[in-house]
Order: sequence, then C-alpha cells, then structure tokens
Amino acid sequence: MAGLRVFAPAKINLTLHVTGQRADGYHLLDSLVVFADVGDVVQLHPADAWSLRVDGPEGGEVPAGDDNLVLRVARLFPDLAAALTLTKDLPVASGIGGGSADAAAVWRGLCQMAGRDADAAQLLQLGADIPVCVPSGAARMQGIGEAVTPLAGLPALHVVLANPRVAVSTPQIFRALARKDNAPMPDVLPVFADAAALCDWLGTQRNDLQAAAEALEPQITQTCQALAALPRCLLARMSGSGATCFGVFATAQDAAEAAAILSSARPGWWVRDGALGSMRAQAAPRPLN
Ligand SMILES: C[C@](O)(CO)[C@H](O)COP(=O)(O)OP(=O)(O)OC[C@H]1O[C@@H](n2ccc(N)nc2=O)[C@H](O)[C@@H]1O
Ligand SMILES: Nc1ncnc2c1ncn2[C@@H]1O[C@H](COP(=O)(O)OP(=O)(O)OP(=O)(O)O)[C@@H](O)[C@H]1O
Repeated sequence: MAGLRVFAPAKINLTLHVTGQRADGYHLLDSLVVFADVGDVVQLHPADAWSLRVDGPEGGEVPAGDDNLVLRVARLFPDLAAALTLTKDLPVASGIGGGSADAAAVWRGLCQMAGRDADAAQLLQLGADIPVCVPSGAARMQGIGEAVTPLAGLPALHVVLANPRVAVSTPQIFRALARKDNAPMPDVLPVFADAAALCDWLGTQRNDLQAAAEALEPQITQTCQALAALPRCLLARMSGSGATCFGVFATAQDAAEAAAILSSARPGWWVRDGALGSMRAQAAPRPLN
C-alpha cells in the first residue's frame, strides 16, 4: 500500500467555559471549537517497525521518542507498523492542540491503513482534546472533552494566530483558576447571519482560562491587545490554555494584511493567517504521491 499524508489542523477554542470539576480533578467544559487551515502534517509509510522523524519549523521542541503522542496512538494498532514523519508548524504547548491534532491525524491515517474504524473512546485518556480533533469539524465540546456535538452553518471566518513564544502548562492554568463553576453557553446556540454577528455574540461569551493565564504570563495580554489593534479585527481572544491568541476577520484579505503588519511589528512571534471553521475534508488522509 502507498503511504498516506494527513493534515493536522490547529484547534481553536472560540469560547471556553469552565463549568465544574469532576472528583478526579478534571474540569467540565463547554467550548465552541473550530479548526484552522494552519497545522502540522503527518506522513505514514508502511514499514516493518514503528519509527518517528520530527521536522518542520516547530519540530525542535517536540519529544521524538515514545512520549510523542503520535507513537502513543500507534501503540493502539499492534498489528500495524509504519515509518512516521511529523512536520510541525504549530508551537508546542500553545493552546491550539498541536499534540492532540497530531494524535488525531495519525489515528485517521492508521484507521485507513487498517481498513477499519477503531474505538476512538480510548483516545480520551491520551488527551482531552483528541476526540474533537478526530473529525476536525466545527463542534460544541462538553464534558472533559469527550462529548463532541458537530455544528453546521457557522459563517466563514478568517483568522490571525499569534503566539508570543511562551510555552504554557495546561494543568498549571487549570490549577490557578479562581472559579470553577462558571455559566455554560446557552443550551441552543443562536444562528449567525455573518462573521460580524458571530463575533458580536462571541464577545458576550468567554475563555474562562484567560484571566489565570494572563496573570501567569503577561505577554498573553500584550498578544491579545496587539491582535485587537489590527485593522478590521472583529474579536481577539486566547485559545485553550494559551498562550496562542486569535484575531478574527471577515475576509481572507483582511486577515492576510493584518498578519503582515503583526509579523513585521513582532518578528519574534509565531504569526499565521488562515481560514477558520470545519476542516473535515482537509483533514482526510490522502495517498502520498
Ligand atoms: C484546555 C483545552 O485545550 C481546551 O480545549 C483542553 O481541555 C486541554 O486538553 P489537553 O491538552 O488534551 O489536556 P490533557 O492532556 O488531557 O490534560 C492535561 C491536564 O489539563 C487538565 N485538564 C485537562 C482537560 C480538562 N477537561 N480538565 C483538566 O483539568 C488536567 O490537569 C490534565 O492533567
Ligand atoms: N506530537 C506532539 N506535538 C506537540 N507536543 C507533544 C507531541 N507529543 C507530545 N507532546 C507533549 O505534549 C505537551 C503539550 O503540547 P501540545 O502542543 O499538545 O499542547 P497544547 O497546544 O497546549 O494543547 P491543548 O490546546 O490541547 O492544551 C508538550 O509539553 C509536549 O512535550
């Protein structure tokens, strides 16, 4: 069989409400999750033994051994073996689910190589963000991450992603939360006519991890402020547990122009622009040429 190429889109939490805490310490969430056409790429070549090579602009910080999430997923397929190449464009520990996206991408590729759909429930224990990353479609994510309800009909959004190059520890941010019983999103989400209407509504919702993350890492405040100040930015917020923040724009041209301004003002930051929404089709495994 030929090898496969699988795109691993970045996960963006447009909202992230922390609504409770389970007895085991994990937090209950209510999050509107979308995906970007910015991400990592995994290649899978059938082989006699598992191996992993990590490259790409963000590859330097990533563990290349058995701890890497892609090899942890590989161990769920004991009857297969493949040589994996992971090309990282997403910064590590940055709130946009890089490791989770990679794990989900390898899962999609290995399910295709195996010719079967394995039980995705086992992925939750490898990372709470992995279940939502498996389809990589727009979704409402609840529970600790296991309850994924697909959402159709969101208006097209364009985005600038910015990371001030500080790595943030997710457990540390959850531990620092002042309140863990915040209100969820409404039971039924509104229907949005366009990007501006969606952003108006998002402005009434929250990322409940943002205040704690900003207190630990003031550069997150600067990042959101820099995004909000860009021409035609509709909304700026932090994703996940940070430090990556996103600015939403109505058109691809607005986002591209804003990203160019931010990249030249902040040459040390990781800055990308792209489309935001469902990335189901883009995330499907494709044969390698
Ligand atoms: C903050 C989010 O990025 C929002 O999408 C995710 O909930 C985090 O997902 P993740 O990085 O895949 O998280 P995991 O690797 O499973 O967990 C890392 C740590 O974050 C905390 N954690 C994570 C998810 C969750 N619902 N409650 C938690 O309290 C736990 O301390 C856990 O030990
Ligand atoms: N393939 C991978 N890519 C990135 N990090 C990985 C990978 N495999 C394991 N890790 C480890 O996972 C940790 C979290 O990194 P990751 O990039 O997934 O965090 P994140 O962007 O904060 O995710 P989330 O948004 O799900 O909280 C890192 O400290 C890293 O050592």
